Amino acid sequence: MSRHQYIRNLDYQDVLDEYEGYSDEEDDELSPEDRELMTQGTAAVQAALGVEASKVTVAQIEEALWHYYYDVDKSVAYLISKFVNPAPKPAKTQPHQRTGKLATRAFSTVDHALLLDHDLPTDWATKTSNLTDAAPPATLGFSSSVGSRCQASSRTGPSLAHLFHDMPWGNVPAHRSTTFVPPLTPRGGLLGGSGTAPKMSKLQALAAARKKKAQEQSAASNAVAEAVVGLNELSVRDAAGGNEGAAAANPPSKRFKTSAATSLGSLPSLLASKSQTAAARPSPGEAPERLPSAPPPTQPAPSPGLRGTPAESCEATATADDATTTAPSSFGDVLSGIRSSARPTTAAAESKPWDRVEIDFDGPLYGVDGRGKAPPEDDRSSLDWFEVRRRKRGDSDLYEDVVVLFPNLPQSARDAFAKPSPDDIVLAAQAKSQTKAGQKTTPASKAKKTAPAAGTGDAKAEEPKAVEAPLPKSRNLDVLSEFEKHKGKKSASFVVVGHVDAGKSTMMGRLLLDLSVVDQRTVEKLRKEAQTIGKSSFALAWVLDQRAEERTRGVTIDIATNRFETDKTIFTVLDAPGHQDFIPNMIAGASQADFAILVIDAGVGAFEAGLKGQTREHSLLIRSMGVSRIIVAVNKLDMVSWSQERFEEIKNQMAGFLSMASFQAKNISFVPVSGLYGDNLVRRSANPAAAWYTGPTLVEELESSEPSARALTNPLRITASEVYRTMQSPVTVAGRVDAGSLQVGDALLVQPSGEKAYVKSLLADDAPAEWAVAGQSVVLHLSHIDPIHVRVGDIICDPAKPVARSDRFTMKALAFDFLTPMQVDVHRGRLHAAGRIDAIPALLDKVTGAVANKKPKIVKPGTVARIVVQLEAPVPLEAGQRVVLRSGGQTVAAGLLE
Ligand SMILES: Nc1nc2c(ncn2[C@@H]2O[C@H](COP(=O)(O)OP(=O)(O)OP(=O)(O)O)[C@@H](O)[C@H]2O)c(=O)[nH]1
Repeated sequence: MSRHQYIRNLDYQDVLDEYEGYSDEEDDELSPEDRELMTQGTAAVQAALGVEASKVTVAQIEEALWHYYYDVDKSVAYLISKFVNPAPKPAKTQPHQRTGKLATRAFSTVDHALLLDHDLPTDWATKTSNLTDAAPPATLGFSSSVGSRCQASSRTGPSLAHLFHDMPWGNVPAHRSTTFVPPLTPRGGLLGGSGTAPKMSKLQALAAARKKKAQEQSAASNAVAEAVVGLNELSVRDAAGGNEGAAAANPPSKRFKTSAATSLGSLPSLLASKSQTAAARPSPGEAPERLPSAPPPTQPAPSPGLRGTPAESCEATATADDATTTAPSSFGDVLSGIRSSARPTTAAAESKPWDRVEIDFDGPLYGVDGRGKAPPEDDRSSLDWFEVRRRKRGDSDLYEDVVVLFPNLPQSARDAFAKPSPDDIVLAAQAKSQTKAGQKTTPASKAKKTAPAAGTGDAKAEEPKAVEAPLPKSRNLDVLSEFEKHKGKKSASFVVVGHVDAGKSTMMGRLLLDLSVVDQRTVEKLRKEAQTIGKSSFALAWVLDQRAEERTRGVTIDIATNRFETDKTIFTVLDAPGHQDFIPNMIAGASQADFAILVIDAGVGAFEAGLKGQTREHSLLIRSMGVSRIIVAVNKLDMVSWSQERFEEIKNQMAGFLSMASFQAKNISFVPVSGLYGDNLVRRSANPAAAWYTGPTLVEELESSEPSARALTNPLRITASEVYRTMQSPVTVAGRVDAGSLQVGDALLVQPSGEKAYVKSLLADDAPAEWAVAGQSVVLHLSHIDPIHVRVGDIICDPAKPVARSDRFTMKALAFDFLTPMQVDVHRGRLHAAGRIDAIPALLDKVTGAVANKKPKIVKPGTVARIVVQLEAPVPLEAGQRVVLRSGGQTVAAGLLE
């Protein structure tokens, strides 16, 4: 048993009493619970394989079970396809279709086998095998592992399209678009672990590898300019078409590091710098005479160049006339703005003129004009039009930035964008008349005059500069009195927590079905889809688990938000992941919740395992984060024949544990349920075996729960939980109003960027509204701010009373583990920041808070201490906020900022 597991399994009282007897074994990577599941799973897989079991080793079985979270069916299917009856490999054909295995670092071994075990062209395989430091194939420009797989499959036999069935690609005709999408990565960073981590689970290792890759890409972003400079090298094929030697002579490694976007310069400026650099240093592939921003009149029109498929674009070859110099690819042309007039095109190219190219970046694009403004005048010659679009990735909650380039835009289109739009004209006229009348001063304009306010220090609160559109109009409402008058339903949000596979998502899916938030047809459709991958029992869970990764793996990875109404209340459901690797996402959900449903699997052994695992950790975490009301749903009672005895046993043990975790008895309720069948969720169970329970249903318990007191009169605070682009605004922010109120037209300050924005329109609890107050979930359509200044985890606040940024704070922390000066990750909602415990000024009395011991060297689990945390960068933090500290993928402390 590892040191951390040992600690987590102890009672705090015992820890205090028996600290001396602490042992430090580290030999077994698996917890006893995992070991038992592994042993049972291995036996089940061997039984299922029968005589074929001899073809696979125990290690291979365990690897598969680990990957599939002990799902025997999936493991068997994988082992059969991989080891028992492996699919034959297609024969090699043409030189450019030589085969090789795509071995992308970001995927686990099993992922490779499952997803990538197709023969791929060698140029792809070799060039993608080291994605972190390799460039894309010369003719394909940007890429990513998923994109690689997708594109590669189009050139070889096996189709991988099914892997992307839930991803809309923007309706770009296949022959016209080149879209490269990075692999799905869970939002918000999965792991803590800035310290010297103990052994990591394989899932943690996978996530860490992804994180590392992103960091490497980020570090490489400085190479963007260089990459752009080298764009001409993107196509180095000579007149013979596809000169592999030339490609090899120009290894693409330095040309491919543009996907990390943290310091990507503005595209126009990059292009400009590209032109300058190129002019100063012509390469064999870019003759200086091609550099002028517009082609000489004698030259023919620009080549249609890059066309639909990568294969086609690969064939944008130079003629013999051009053989002495290596022509840039069309892709290079687009980015560099070089009109390679000397380069003729193929017939196919002419028959398929392209009108746009999409480039996906692995993260937000900094410095690129997100509003799709035309580049400055001096750049227009090199690039007619580009636009950055943020779009939802498939059914997931992920968003991606796409740069869409529109070269050769017709003059009419250019003219259209050169003038103010009809909307702009109307809005400008309105603003003008308003100013002339001098009658109204919007709160926005008031705030403009007052910012920056006292205490901001670092808050810039500058005048909006990117767009000169008029400020949104405000009705100058007294929001609090509007709220008083408003006789609407109260809003409340609750988080659903519990050990992995306790049945949280299934229960919420069933609840939404029984409340008619989702219809039966949808569930039937999900059931059929789930059946196809042998997971029909997860159909209800799929109502909430919408990401492909969640569905194939059968685990929730990120918070799923949903909404339903009862007669009195509008509820926001936050379905949290149960697996320990995704605790940071669970923290993000819990930070938005008024109360919690703790789901417990009543199955034999399952409850006991959960009590040592996330039943325990989640309970402690939600309490430390300020949630005081908890409804314990004792689930899967159908599996124990609705045994009242089992229910009482669980109830007694949990009541004791929860009161030890500082939940008051009056705030704890227990409901026996079957999430799968809907017993006692919305309707009382009709099962005669369940007749012994006559108490409230789960929904009745929810309705009788009072949301936590709203800080209506406090300064405005909204934590951004999602940032994306919509028709209404390129900067749309979803989040919860933690404190205060706001209305349309208000000026807001975004921290830590310190940039100002205005509320163009808003949704409160999913309905269009003029105002919103603390406790409501909002979607804000912002204006006068660039998307680069708003990120998930940011705090949106009142410019007059802003939250300050700080890189150091003192907190009163309940230790979950031993604390010493050590590296920690700080989690507050969606905000994750790296830091270290810098000092431990005092141990505190748990009840009175008085100093019990000054400057302790170590803080034991279960004790309360005052600690000082130094962060690597300033983040918006203030007294009264609750934060969680994690280290090495484990929660080590949680508490309140002083
Ligand atoms: N028999 C029975 N099975 C259930 C019940 N609730 C859930 N299950 C099954 O338990 C398994 C796990 O359910 P999920 O809803 O995915 O569990 P979860 O807690 O959301 O899982 P994570 O979010 O990944 O931690 C699925 O196979 C469900 O069909 C129940 O009330 N009775």
